[in-house]
Amino acid sequence: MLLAKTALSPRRRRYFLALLLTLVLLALAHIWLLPPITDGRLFGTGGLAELLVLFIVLATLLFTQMVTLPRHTYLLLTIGFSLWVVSALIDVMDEVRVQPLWLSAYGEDLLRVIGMALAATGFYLLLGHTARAHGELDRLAHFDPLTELGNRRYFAQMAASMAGGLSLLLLDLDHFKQVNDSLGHSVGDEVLKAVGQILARQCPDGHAVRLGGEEFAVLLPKLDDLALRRYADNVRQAVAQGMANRAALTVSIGAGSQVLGEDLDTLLRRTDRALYRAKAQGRNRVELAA
Ligand SMILES: Nc1nc2c(ncn2[C@@H]2O[C@H](COP(=O)(O)OP(=O)(O)OP(=O)(O)O)[C@@H](O)[C@H]2O)c(=O)[nH]1
Repeated sequence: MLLAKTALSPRRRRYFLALLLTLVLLALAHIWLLPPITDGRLFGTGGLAELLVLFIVLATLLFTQMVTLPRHTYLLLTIGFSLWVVSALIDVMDEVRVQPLWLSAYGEDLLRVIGMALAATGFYLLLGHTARAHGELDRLAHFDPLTELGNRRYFAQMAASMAGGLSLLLLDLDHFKQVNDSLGHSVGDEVLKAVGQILARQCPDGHAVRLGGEEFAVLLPKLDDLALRRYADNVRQAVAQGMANRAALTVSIGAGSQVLGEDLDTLLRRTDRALYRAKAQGRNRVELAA
């Protein structure tokens, strides 16, 4: 996971300052040890472009120090940009001092090529981490971690994407509080997971989601009342049979189909009233939305 940090850690600050000191010493060594170029070109177009490259690479290195990255990515980027920044400084000094050929022609190029290759590899790894972090955030935003079914947001997205009308089952486990109270919360969690698996298995043609707590829903392509009642009753029986040996749990279901021009909220309200009737009339039953 990538995390933005607000400040440099002391260790990274020390590293960055040490690098700056190295750059200053390198520049001073040029000034002390090497003869000047009589027609210095530092402030020509080429020299200014090289100065700009130096500052851009230095700034990129600084930004790299300000975020939390996986260790290998951090090391590749830091070493890569550090070599690159040293080569950029040598390139700048080349405009004002006569450098030996091994430095101006070979040393500088070698440092830059190795630095760029390491930084590019680090950047490639960074793209992979970012894509994975994005996928993980997307999963957390749309799926319930306990049952691994979709959540409310996923439910709304799926409903919006289903053209041609839809049918809806709203399911609420019966007396689930007693499961928690008598067998414990962790058994309650296992029961919710098991119900999630039954729904996913039982409704391959629909989208089963956990709306929250012990409430589930299934979105289906639109069915007529007879088919919808049969479908919902099969789901109810599958839960009752699947849970017969575990907490003897049953489920009450409200089922409804969109009428022409009806929005999702209205269908939800109608179906929720049907679920309420199923509860009021004794639970472990299906009621169709009026
Ligand atoms: N184990 C577990 N329990 C949960 C979770 N979310 C909600 N609950 C429990 O679900 C129970 C819901 O209880 P109620 O709303 O009274 O419903 P009920 O006991 O199923 O009764 P009826 O719906 O009237 O049949 C509460 O005890 C909540 O603590 C969860 O993620 N895990």
